[in-house]
Amino acid sequence: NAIDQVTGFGKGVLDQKQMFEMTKGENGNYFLFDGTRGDGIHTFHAQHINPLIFNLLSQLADYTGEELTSDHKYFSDPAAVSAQVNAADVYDYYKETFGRDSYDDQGAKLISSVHVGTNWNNAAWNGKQMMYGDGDGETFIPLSGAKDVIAHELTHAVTDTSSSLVYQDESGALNESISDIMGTMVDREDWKMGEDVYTPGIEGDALRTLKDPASYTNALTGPYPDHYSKRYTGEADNGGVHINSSINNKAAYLISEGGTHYGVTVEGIGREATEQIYYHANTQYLTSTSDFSMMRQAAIEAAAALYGESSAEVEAVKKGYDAVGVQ
Ligand SMILES: O=C(O)[C@H](CCc1ccccc1)CC1(C(=O)N[C@@H](Cc2c[nH]c3ccccc23)C(=O)O)CCCC1
Ligand SMILES: [Zn+2]
Repeated sequence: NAIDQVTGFGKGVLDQKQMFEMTKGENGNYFLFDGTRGDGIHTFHAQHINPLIFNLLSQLADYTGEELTSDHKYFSDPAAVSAQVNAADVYDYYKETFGRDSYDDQGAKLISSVHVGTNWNNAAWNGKQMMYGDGDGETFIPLSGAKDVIAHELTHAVTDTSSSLVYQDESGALNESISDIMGTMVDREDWKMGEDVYTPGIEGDALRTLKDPASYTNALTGPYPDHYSKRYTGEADNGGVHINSSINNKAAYLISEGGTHYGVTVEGIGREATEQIYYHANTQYLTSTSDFSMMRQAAIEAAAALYGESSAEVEAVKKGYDAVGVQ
């Protein structure tokens, strides 16, 4: 309850000083439980259990890893501190920007488990909780250190409780893209995904970029596609969900920031209008089997409902999708 809530301290993955809400237990120990947001934000230690096993345990037995406690107000586990702080920040973003109370709009508890696997270079929302790897120190450092990664994962939970876009082919690429878009909206200073935890030895790179997707390459297609005609049509990666997401990512970037792409000029409407359009599209217009063309229509309808049929926002959406070849 409220009286147990105290302020905790610690350093995050990027060695920054952090303060956060936590709980003081009866026995005088402190826990990484924030009872001030929805039904709470709780971070656990996965004890390096293999990701697939951990995933199964989460599904079958609601396993969450071991309680992280400290006998004083300082927590010395950076991955856990970052998971707790970034989850609270993403909770606040959804509440303040869209009035949404946690991912289900019912205040669902946000559970994170850190130290999943051994040097695991990935993270995931497994339908029940967020799982974060520590990375191998070359490709990644602990992934909970990146606010855009937490926002990406939590947006999968928002999508699962709204449009439920099927995680395969075009609907899966939209599911992925909406997570990347919200990730770069929460981590507002750039249009890159994962830059804070990706390749600590290389400056300026990222896992993906929404601004110019084709400037990065991947194993399946070489340059990421920035036009519907360049989409990946193979079987890998659930039909290229982390690849073709770049087509919709580019559209969202153009809608927000403007620009000329393949000869089509878009007048940008800014991040505030763009995040509202995609949130409303995802929660009110998209369905589980929506494809790219239906994404265009949903964004137009969301923009019209929010800003008017003949608004600059509607015009930007039409031009943004024209620019990436989606009608
Ligand atoms: O949420 C997601 O879409 C990704 C979930 C990946 C996953 C799925 C199922 C079981 C385990 C893991 C995780 C992230 C992701 O985009 N992963 C990509 C890219 C990637 C990360 N680490 C990798 C290592 C190897 C290859 C690709 C990757 C992927 O898994 O494809 C999102 C933000 C950062 C990590
Ligand atoms: Zn994802």
